[in-house]
Amino acid sequence: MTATLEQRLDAFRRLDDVKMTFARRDWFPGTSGNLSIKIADTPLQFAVTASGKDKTKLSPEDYLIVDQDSRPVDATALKPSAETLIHAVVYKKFAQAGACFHVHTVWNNLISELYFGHRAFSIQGQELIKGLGIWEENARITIPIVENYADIPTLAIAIEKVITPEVPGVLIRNHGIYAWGGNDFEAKRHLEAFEFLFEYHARWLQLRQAAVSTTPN
Ligand SMILES: CSC[C@@H](O)[C@@H](O)C(=O)COP(=O)(O)O
Ligand SMILES: [Zn+2]
Repeated sequence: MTATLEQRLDAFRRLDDVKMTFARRDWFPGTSGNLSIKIADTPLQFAVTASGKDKTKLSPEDYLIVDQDSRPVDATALKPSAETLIHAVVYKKFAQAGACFHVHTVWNNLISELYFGHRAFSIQGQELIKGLGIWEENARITIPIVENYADIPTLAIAIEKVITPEVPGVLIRNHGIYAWGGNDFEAKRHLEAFEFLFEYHARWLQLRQAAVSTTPN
């Protein structure tokens, strides 16, 4: 069933909220980032940010609705995010995903480059892992890292191959993160948890190095 006007407007309002929250954190440098919220399952439809916009601003032309082929559902001059295919891959692979957010931050870029050799970043024993919905004692999570292919269909296929239902995110090397959840609240919580873990780990490496180099023999 296709989405009603009310469902579309609700998705746009929710995207406004998330966008402005992330914008206040400087999570959209240089027009980077894109956001989506699913509004219908069969056939798939989701609201997604328009391409190339300044995501720190609000305007009446910020979002559009696309179908399962990432094409606009309505006649519009707006272009969907250049990375809409990645959102579509997430929704198609995980029926329970209801929102998907992408940001470029210094911390996620650093971690993606530092651990690209392993094609994954793992971390264990951090309280914020619970923010990913993983509650087991001393849990260890592993987030995959893919090459930053310029060709978006190639990038989307690479992502489709490595994402798992256990860990709701994927890093793209020297580019950014995609994180998703059952709805916008959950996707935001997951993204915040990932960003905390990346920053913690990168800072911990720095501090440990500083401590080692200042320890007298
Ligand atoms: C301007 S750098 C970022 C883009 O290349 C892209 O990675 C991005 O995140 C935003 O693209 P967009 O088409 O606006 O959704
Ligand atoms: Zn991007």
